[in-house]
Order: sequence, then C-alpha cells, then structure tokens
Amino acid sequence: MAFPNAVDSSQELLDPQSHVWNLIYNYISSMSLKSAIQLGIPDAIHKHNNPITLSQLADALSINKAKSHALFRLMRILVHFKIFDKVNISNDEDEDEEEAYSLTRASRLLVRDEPLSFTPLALVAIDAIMVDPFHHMAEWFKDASPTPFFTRNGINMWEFGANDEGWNKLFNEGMSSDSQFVSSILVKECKHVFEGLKSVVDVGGGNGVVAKAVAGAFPGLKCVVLDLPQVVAGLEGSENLRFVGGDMFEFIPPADAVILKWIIHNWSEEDCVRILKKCKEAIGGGKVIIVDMVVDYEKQEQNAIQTQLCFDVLMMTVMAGKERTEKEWADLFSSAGFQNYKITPILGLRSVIEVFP
Ligand SMILES: C[S@@+](CC[C@H](N)C(=O)[O-])C[C@H]1O[C@@H](n2cnc3c(N)ncnc32)[C@H](O)[C@@H]1O
Ligand SMILES: O=c1cc(-c2ccc(O)cc2)oc2c(O)c(O)ccc12
Repeated sequence: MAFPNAVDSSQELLDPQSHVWNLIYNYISSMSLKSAIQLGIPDAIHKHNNPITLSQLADALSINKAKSHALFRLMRILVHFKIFDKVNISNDEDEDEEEAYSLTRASRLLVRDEPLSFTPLALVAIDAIMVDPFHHMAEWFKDASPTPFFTRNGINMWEFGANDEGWNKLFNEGMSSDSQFVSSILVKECKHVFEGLKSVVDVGGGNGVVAKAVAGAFPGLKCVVLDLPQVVAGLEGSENLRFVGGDMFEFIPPADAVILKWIIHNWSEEDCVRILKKCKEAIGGGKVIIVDMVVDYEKQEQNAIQTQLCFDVLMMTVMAGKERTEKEWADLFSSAGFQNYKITPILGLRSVIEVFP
C-alpha cells in the first residue's frame, strides 16, 4: 500500500490511526490496574461489603483529597475494562441516586487476603524491573544474547533470582499465588489424574503450593518438590512432603509421576527435550503431568488468542521459552521418546497434559 495520499478518504486514515493508538496506549490499562492494586481498591470495596461511593472509597484509601477527581477517572477506565461495576444506590439524606462501585468476578481475584487472590502474580508481571527487559527487545534482535532479559541484565533470570533475594521472593510469591489458584481446580476437577499414584515429584515446584495441595487431597501419596537450592532453602516439609534442592537437568528423584507446572514454556525445544528425557528416566512406566498452554490460533476466541500470544512474547523476552501448539507439544514428546499424550483443557487458557512413555 502506498503512503496515505490525497486519494485516501479521511476515514481510511483515521481508522488505522485509531488502531495504532489503541495498541500504543494499551499499557495504560495495565498501569491503571497496577495503581488500583497498589492503592488497595479491590480490598477497600471488599471490606466495605456493599457498593462504595467515590467519597467513601477516597476515605477508605486515605488518598489526598485534591486527587478525588483523579480517582473518579481511574475508576471510570477500570469500569470500562470490567474490573469494577458501577451501580446506582439511593442516598438516604436527599433520596437522590448516587453512583457506587462494586467488585466484578475479575476484581474479586485481586482481593489480597482471599485464598485464591492472584495479586502477587499481577505485581510480578507489571513490576517496573520485570517490565524493563521489554524496552530492550529491539536491541536484543541485533545482539547475540539469548533473551532481552539477558540483554538488559547481563545474566539469565534464574541467576538474577539467585543474586537478588527480594526479586526471588517476589517472583516465587507470584508463582505461588497462581499455584494456589490452579491446584484448587486440579484437586477438585482432575482427581482421576492422581488416582492410583503412590509418589509424585513436582519439578520446579517452587514453594511447594501444588505439592501441598496434592499431598493434602491424597494423603497416601508421597510428594517431593525439586527446585533450585535458593528457592527451597529453609522450606519445611511434612510427613508426606519433602523439599529437595537440585537441578532438573542433572537428576530428578524417581516417582510414579512428575508434575511440570509452568516449566516447559520457560525453555527452548532443546532444553525441553533434555528435561523430558530426565522425567522419563524418573517415572519408569508412570507419567508426566504438565500444566501449560496449548495454543490454538483457529479454534480459540480472540481474547484467549491475544493473551496466549502475549504470554508467548513474555516467554521469549524473559527466558527463551515459548507457548506451544498441539503439534509442537506432540513433536517435543516424540523427540523425548514418549509414545502417547492426553490433553484436558480444564484450566482456562491452560491445559493438563498427561504424557505416557
Ligand atoms: C515459572 S516457575 C514455576 C514454578 C511452579 N511450578 C509454579 O507453577 O508455580 C519455574 C520454576 O522452575 C525452577 N527452576 C528453574 N531452573 C531449574 C532447574 N534447573 N532445576 C529445578 N528447578 C528449576 C524455578 O526456580 C521456578 O521455581
Ligand atoms: O507472569 C509471569 C511473569 C514473568 C516475568 C515477567 C517479567 C520478567 O522480567 C521476569 C519474569 O515470568 C513468568 C514465568 O516465568 C512463568 O513461567 C509464568 C508467568 C510469568
């Protein structure tokens, strides 16, 4: 297409401008959400128990009164994104109606003290240090580094975590909050996946949230969490839960099944085959239980594809990983010597994939 000229109608110029603007300013939705979480808006509305008016919200958040109108504008954009609902309530004093805000199903997941809150994961994903590598993506395309994260920091993400206790903690808390969420569904809806097993090892199992949920739901099952030494240092196990510090590329303790939740998407094909071969050695005739995305560009709805594509670029940016289609998963399994697999799409954008030798 030629550069816009006098032949183009105004609309032919304005529509693409609005499309590009939409993409350019999309980060403002993430940052507005971040401010709402940092201010504790979901918590304040939850604590209020009823729809909360703007002035009640301003009081609850102890914000500078001069910023009340800014709070109105922050709430307006977040209502637009369906993070909060706006309802009319009657005002006792003068019988007028007043606008008030309530939580939606989405913002209920951002209430900090709720057991299934994923506020810690949201804070990892939009933390300034975490977002920084994205500013180096173009530079990375031209250099020899494995990831934009490496271009920015000169080390990979796991080395960064080993050197920075605060970052390590923030990242692991983020992962744990997601694991809390996923394991609550896993032990309820996927009992059949664990039935008959006597032992499992959760490889890269972090703080052990999934292993604890599985150990609690299936008391006869012996669970081991294998993760990097700095991640499991000081963590206490229980009768049927043990933490082991180590490297999954070197050794995975033997068990009837290996769990790999949000592990494979972190790595390149070559590294995934190495990890899966180690899993195969560990399980004998058992199985590998993977929790990750299966991308389907044709069948999934637009929003789901958009989020999966964002995750794919996130994985490319922070650790040379990727989100895979079913064909890419099947190729990985076959390269690592597995014969069969079964995908259960039970976790929204993610699936449970059982892989058999
Ligand atoms: C994206 S996190 C996922 C954590 C957890 N499975 C979850 O979903 O919440 C990846 C995990 O892999 C661990 N990890 C990275 N390299 C590892 C290695 N070589 N051996 C064992 N664990 C490793 C990290 O420490 C981290 O806990
Ligand atoms: O949700 C995330 C976010 C990250 C992340 C983002 C930005 C950085 O600079 C580093 C890490 O990493 C994740 C990850 O490794 C994962 O397996 C799942 C989710 C996320």
